[in-house]
Amino acid sequence: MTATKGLEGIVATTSTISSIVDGVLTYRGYDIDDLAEHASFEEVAYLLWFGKLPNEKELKALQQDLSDYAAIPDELIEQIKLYPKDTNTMAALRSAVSALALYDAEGDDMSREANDKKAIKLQAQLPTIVAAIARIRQGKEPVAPKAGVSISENFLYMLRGEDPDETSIKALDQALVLHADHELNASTFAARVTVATLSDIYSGVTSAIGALKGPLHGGANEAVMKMLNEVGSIDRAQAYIQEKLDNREKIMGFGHRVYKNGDPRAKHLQKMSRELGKMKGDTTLYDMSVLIDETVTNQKGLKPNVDFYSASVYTQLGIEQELFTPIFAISRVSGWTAHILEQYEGNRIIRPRAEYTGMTDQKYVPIELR
Ligand SMILES: CC(=O)SCCNC(=O)CCNC(=O)[C@H](O)C(C)(C)COP(=O)(O)OP(=O)(O)OC[C@H]1O[C@@H](n2cnc3c(N)ncnc32)[C@H](O)[C@@H]1OP(=O)(O)O
Ligand SMILES: O=C([O-])CC(=O)C(=O)O
Repeated sequence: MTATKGLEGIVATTSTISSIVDGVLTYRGYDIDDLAEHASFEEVAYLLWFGKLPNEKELKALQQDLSDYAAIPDELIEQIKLYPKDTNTMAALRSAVSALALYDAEGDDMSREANDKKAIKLQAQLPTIVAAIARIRQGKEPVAPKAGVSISENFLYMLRGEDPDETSIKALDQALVLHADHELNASTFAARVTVATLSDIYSGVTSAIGALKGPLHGGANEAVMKMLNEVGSIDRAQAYIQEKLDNREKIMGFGHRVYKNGDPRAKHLQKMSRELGKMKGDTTLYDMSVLIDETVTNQKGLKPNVDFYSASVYTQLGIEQELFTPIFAISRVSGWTAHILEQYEGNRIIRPRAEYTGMTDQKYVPIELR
């Protein structure tokens, strides 16, 4: 038995949800470029869960369900108020989603019908939780969700406490489409491993949030913003990157386990970042990002992944750095739950082997003789 570090290249399951073939990402057979251009996030979530794009009636019904389920229990809001104000927002989200299960009477109902409903509930409630965490951290009262608006609009409304502008809603919606699913990434794998024991959907999503938090995965978008702030000005960018590379440090937002010639999602976020900068009349953040991109590509041959340009997009939307990874979770919960439902359908416990490289032939020595 020989271990493959990081399970690189190991095919661990079959799936009909999303695929990456020759650098092309598809959700249920639809190219991400096509979806990013034309689909709303709600259409994409429906596609991931139910395997087809919704017709008008189906989309309306989903929007109604998402609206109906968006409020979170008062008890949960009271709990969030007790979290330390300076706690990591992903840690807060992980705790809150875990706690959410306590208030769902159908939490352990393993019927397909109940799990479909819980997938939609989780999708509806995550934005409300993230907005509540953000406002409570700022010493403000959470804003209740608004009925009859999209997830993007509702999230920005709950975050800001006022109606958002169309540009922000559209940009966020496209970002959510781009982040919705990604084959067997680490957090989705974590979700599938958890529910393959026939544990519940909340446990699966809680595991996934924990995995997404790390800077080698979803946490990279916050790390990118930290880097952009450290760089500070465009004239420092090249030297900053060079020093990091000389010290063999990783540049956040670059590289990918699967894409070796570039992440197809990055170009959409780059375009969005450029357009938002132009609209604001200040492209400093975008220009700095492009120079870093060119430097890393030239020096290391590494291309930006989905996390790189999303940092400047969210910042230009006025969103604080600590919310970047939670926003990733708001989108990815659609993919996580689709994978959880798929895992339940053809379940077998996921239990690989480890190649043992430790000591052998040890004999027990009584404690007084050690
Ligand atoms: C949504 C997402 O999860 S997208 C990924 C988000 N994560 C990041 O942006 C963090 C930075 N990137 C990385 O850490 C990695 O590229 C990962 C985690 C994405 C992929 O990891 P792996 O497939 O295991 O690649 P691995 O880390 O082995 O890299 C291969 C080589 O490229 C180098 N490398 C990879 N990424 C980077 C980077 N961002 N900066 C500098 N060097 C890098 C490694 O040091 C390694 O070099 P070596 O062979 O000389 O040791
Ligand atoms: O697939 C991966 O390893 C990471 C990634 O890009 C994602 O989850 O979107």
